[in-house]
Amino acid sequence: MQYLFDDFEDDTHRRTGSEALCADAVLLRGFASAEDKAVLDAVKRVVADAPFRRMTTPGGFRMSVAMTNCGPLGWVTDRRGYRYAAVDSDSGKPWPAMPQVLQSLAGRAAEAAGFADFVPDACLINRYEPGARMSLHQDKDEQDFGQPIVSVSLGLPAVFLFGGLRREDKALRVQLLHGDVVVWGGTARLRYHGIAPLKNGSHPLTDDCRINLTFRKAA
Ligand SMILES: O=C(O)CCC(=O)C(=O)O
Ligand SMILES: [Fe+2]
Repeated sequence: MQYLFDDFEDDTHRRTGSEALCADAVLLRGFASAEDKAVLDAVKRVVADAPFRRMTTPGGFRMSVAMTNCGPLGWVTDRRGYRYAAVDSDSGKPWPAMPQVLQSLAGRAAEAAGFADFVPDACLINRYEPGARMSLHQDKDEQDFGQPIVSVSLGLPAVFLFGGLRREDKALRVQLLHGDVVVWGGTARLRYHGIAPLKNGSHPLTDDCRINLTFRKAA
């Protein structure tokens, strides 16, 4: 894996370039910046058909992150467990199709990170308001761990926790900014990760929230 610190002189200049977080995990700084408005417009269209909702964990807790999905499969959680479903139980309809601009962004990011031919069938859209968080977890509801995860950050910054293969492994804390994309696969595919509680703020394109798109090949 290459280390390309193009504009990575200090914290205020890290707009582009890529950083290896560990073997098989790459942070692509600003990879989605040039298409941010098109991506957020696509998210708006999805949300018009499948509004954000706060789901319940199998243990009965309401998640602080509001979620929706697009693509053939959507990640869901309720008292019955975590799983992928083709139908949005709120509407009784299939999830909205994955907009081409999203599918294309995910494929190009995966390629840039060294994972060729990534064709996601699920895009989970997470909306974090200040205080919302996602505790350390593994993405393991997919059938083939040979396929990477592509995670796009838009709007307010967040601290990404990137741990090891065991929950107790120490986690890196990485600041994710608008336009950043993280890709992990291969030997990193089952690393624990999460998001620290979002800080207050305001962003010109997303107001007071952070939008994350997590692309996966689920089936
Ligand atoms: O919001 C993020 O950056 C991470 C989201 C995530 O890990 C997930 O949805 O499984
Ligand atoms: Fe995750």
